[in-house]
Amino acid sequence: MDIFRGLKSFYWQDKPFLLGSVLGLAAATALGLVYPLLLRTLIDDMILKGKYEGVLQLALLAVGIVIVKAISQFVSGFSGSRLGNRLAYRMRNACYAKLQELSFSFYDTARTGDLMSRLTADIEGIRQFLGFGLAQLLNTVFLVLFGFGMMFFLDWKLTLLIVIIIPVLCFVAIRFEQQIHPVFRSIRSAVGRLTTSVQENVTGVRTVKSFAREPFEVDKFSVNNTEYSERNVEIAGVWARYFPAMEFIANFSVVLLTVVGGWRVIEGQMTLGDLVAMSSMLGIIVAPLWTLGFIINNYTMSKASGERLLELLNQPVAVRNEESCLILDDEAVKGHIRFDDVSFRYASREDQPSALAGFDLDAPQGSVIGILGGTGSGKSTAVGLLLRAYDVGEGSLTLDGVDIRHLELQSLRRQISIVFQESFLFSTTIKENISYGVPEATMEEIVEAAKLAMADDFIRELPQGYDTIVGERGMGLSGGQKQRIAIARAFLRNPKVLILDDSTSALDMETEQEIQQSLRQVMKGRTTFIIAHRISSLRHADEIIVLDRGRIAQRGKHEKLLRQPGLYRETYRIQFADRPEELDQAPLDAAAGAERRVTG
Ligand SMILES: Nc1ncnc2c1ncn2[C@@H]1O[C@H](COP(=O)(O)OP(=O)(O)OP(=O)(O)O)[C@@H](O)[C@H]1O
Repeated sequence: MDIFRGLKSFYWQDKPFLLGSVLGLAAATALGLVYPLLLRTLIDDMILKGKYEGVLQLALLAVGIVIVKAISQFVSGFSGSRLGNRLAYRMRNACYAKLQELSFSFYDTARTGDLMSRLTADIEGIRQFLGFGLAQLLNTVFLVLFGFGMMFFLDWKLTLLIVIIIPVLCFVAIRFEQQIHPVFRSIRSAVGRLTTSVQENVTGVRTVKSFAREPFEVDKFSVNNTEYSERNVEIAGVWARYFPAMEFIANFSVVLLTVVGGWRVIEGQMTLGDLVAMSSMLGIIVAPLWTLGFIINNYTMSKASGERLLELLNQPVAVRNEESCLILDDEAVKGHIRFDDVSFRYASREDQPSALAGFDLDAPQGSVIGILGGTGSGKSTAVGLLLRAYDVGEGSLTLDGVDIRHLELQSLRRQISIVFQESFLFSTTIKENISYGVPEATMEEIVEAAKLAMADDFIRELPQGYDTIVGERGMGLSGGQKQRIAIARAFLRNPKVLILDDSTSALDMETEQEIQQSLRQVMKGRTTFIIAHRISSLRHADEIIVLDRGRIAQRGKHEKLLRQPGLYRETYRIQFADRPEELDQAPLDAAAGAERRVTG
């Protein structure tokens, strides 16, 4: 029940519906139990005595009961479905909001398919139980209490004999629950894995096909599918044992009633009407007892679902706002960034060397910082820290002199636009993709941003121009076209700090140079970080940082770095093999060379 206590905030505010669903069903059940009493009156007081004048009133009473019972059932059904839908609506919103709140570190290990199944199948499980199953469960309890209470009133000795089956039935049902619960948990996880493999396969379909790995993917899916199917067979086995056991015990009580009751009628210890009434009551009680398994099944499933939902909802958020965080005034922000002896290690790589160590950088307002380095040298990590994708491990990172951990996350991220290595596009129009960060932007502003990102020409050539809907993640566009749309999206935001994380890699040199020109125009007085593998992308930077395995190996302007032996000069030599003149004009700075040794 802890699980349902944990989920209380989602359904407790709908107490009236919860009550309506439970009490409506209880009223309908109680009214159902009146029939056997009417039958008893009909037999004992009318038929056996030959007095038929009250039959009409009895029939009218029965009709009245039918009507009230129908109304009670309607109230129960209506309230149950309202409760279920409202609570599922709230849970979906809460889970989605939680997914927005969770930090980058959560997504480093999260599996999309698993999250999808939590937001769909698991919420559905809870909706089914709290909307319908709970009322059914309580109804069964009421039925047993009221029903046996009435039977007790008719013939307490016979009732005591029959009531013995209840603990036996409960024992079987509880055993069933214990067996079925772990299987249900594994079924839910198997569904998550199945969804994940479908989702990954669709996302990576190009890789799969180009490597001709379809058979491998089919096998991989089969393994998950087999597991899912085996778990279902396991469940079917539990069911198959449960039903006959329940049926045997329940029918045994009917046999007992018929034999002992019949004997008591013959002996004159009870009337025929009492026996008929008790027999029909037992039928009413036993019917839902058979379905106790379904109800428990429903309960168990929703308990497993509830556990998975609570696990998501209670996920700790790694990066969050401090209690008294500072909300930035957008107009007043200058964009002066400082890294002071910053070190950082990913939580999932505790045993590995730091991704960034002793990183110092002063980027005054309006400066352009270039970051160069081999793959995995920590470039994206450095700018990720600036976004507070992760909090720095040691040292500090400030914006306009304030440690970014003291700033409200939203207002910090509002000042920064980043174009990631992989340009993600939403499956909507190009126009909406560009204006994602500024939904209120006018068409003129959108076109202006696209022009600056050298995207306007190709967009106009598309059949629907800016209204062209791009496929999922930008399918249907070339890598360079996607990058230009992502750059336009960042430009439109007019940020105080712009980060281009290797985001011009798919562009030809000429287009890149044109975008660099736009950059100078857009980012006048604003701070820009350019991460690139190409020297041509960052040669005009005010300071270039050369990273090597998380540490700063070299720093300075292009001309200075060219004169130093090291990674930068080496990279230049490889990239401009056809233009060695500049290297010749930049003789080695012997002192600097002696000071700095680049390791790789
Ligand atoms: N989310 C993550 N979780 C764990 N380790 C990570 C994560 N992201 C990066 N790393 C590791 O941190 C180190 C630095 O990675 P980073 O992405 O900053 O390199 P990079 O210089 O941007 O590389 P590239 O040029 O290939 O993009 C690498 O060893 C990488 O494997």
